[in-house]
This record gives sequence, structure tokens and C-alpha cells, in this order.
Amino acid sequence: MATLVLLRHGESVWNAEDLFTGWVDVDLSTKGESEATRGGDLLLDADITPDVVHTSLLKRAIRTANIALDVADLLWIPVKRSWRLNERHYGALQGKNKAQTREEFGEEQFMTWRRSYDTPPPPIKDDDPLSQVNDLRYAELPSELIPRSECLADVVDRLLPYWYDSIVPDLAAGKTVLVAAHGNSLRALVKHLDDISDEQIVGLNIPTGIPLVYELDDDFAPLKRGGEYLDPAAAKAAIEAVKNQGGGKKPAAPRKPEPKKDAPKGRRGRKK
Ligand SMILES: O=C(O)[C@@H](CO)OP(=O)(O)O
Repeated sequence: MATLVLLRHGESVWNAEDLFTGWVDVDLSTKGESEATRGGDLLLDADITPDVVHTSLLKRAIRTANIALDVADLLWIPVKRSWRLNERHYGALQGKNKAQTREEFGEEQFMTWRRSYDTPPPPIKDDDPLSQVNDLRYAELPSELIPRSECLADVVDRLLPYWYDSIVPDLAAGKTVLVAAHGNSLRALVKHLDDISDEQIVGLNIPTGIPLVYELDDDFAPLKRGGEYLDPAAAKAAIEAVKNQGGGKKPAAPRKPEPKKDAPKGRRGRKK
């Protein structure tokens, strides 16, 4: 048996402004820092002591992990970072306001870009100031691996090699693993862990800053599907808030007005 803790970063300054973020490296808001602190408190209260932390290359996840681990006096544990845990690349939508995008393109297109499994937003151009092609932290990645836009299926494809090659070996060694990442990279991981269908994953949202704990069996499958949030009531409310970003399903106020293959099924910790 192994313990896996998933932690979405605390609220970022762009979450607070309702902007599509993706690979843009924005910082935590003050509220996000408090959420990260509470994440650390929740780990302490639950007596969960991570042995190793895996983060993306983006500071909102890195700082969330640091703040939470500092609370637990665990800043010293080994850390591994990978672009494969980054947020979904939001393509040309990066930096755009969600509510305005919804208003401009309509609810259906907005939700297709935001939550459909296999439709990526329009690609970002390489000369766009919000493109990551010239970002130093990806300098060793072949240019074709740097996304210009991603749907969730793309995230599953790029995340799973890291799951198998880096996270599973830590779990197999009996370590309690903390993964500090992002709404959509964690949705991709949860889809894999809980074997959620392409249709069902559309409705799954991950709240900021609340640890989600999975106990895994010897095949790295969850003993309890969906795991357990350390503060279930707060998680429920926060999930609704994520769902409703950009105006959600609420009626609009009167104002101006190629398929990807899913991850192969089977044992979750084994390469197929
Ligand atoms: O903007 C983003 O990068 C993500 C996460 O904040 O947003 P969404 O929940 O709309 O996919």
C-alpha cells in the first residue's frame, strides 16, 4: 500500500482575475498563499508526512508545495520537478478573461475549450509574448514537445510517462508522495487513477489548496475511488467555485451580449 497526496496550487493572481493561465508563470495571490498554508495544516492534522514532493516547473505549484511543507517543517524533503506536471497549455486563450471569452464565443464553445476532453483551444503563435517557446526552463526540450495548445487528452499523454517513470517508483519504494500541480494536470492524473471515462472527466474539477489523499494498492489503483479530500466540505464549495469560473452555467446577465487516443486501460502503475 502507498499514499499519494495531490495538491492543486493555491489561488493564483490570474485565477483571482478570472484569466486563462496555462503555462504562464503567474504567482500565488495572498489568498493562494493562505490556502497553501492551510494545505500544510491539513497534512499536519491528518498526520501525513510526505517523503518526497513532485512539482511542475511553474511557481504557483512550487510555492504552494514550499509553503505547505514549511508548515509541516518538511522543507528539506527531496523535490523533483517536471514540465510534464505543468498546467494544460491554454494556447491562444492564455491571458484572456474567462467571462469575456464566454460572452464573445458563447457558452458551448467556451466549455468545449475549457473542459472537453479532446478539443484544444486555438494554438498560440510562437511570437506571442505569452508563448513559452523561448522560455529558458524548457530550453532542453525539443521545440516540437513545447505545446502551442493542449486538450486534456494531450495532458494525459504527456503526464503518464512521468507517472510511470518517476512517481510510481517512489510509491513502489514505500514513500508517501506529494504531487503539487495544477487543476488540469491533476484532472489528467485523477482520470488515470480512477479510470474515469472521457465523457465523465468533463464534469470533474479540482479545488485549490486542499490535499486529496489516495491510498493505493500494490497495482497503484486507489483503494477508494476518488480518494479523500482532507477538508471535504471546503473542497465541495471550492469545486463549485472552479466550475463557475467565467460565469459557469448561470444564465447570462442582460448585457452586450482530431481525436486523441485515451490512455491505455489496465494496471495503473505498470507500463503497457
Ligand atoms: O486557467 C487555467 O490555466 C486553468 C486553471 O486555473 O483554468 P480552468 O479551470 O478554466 O481550466
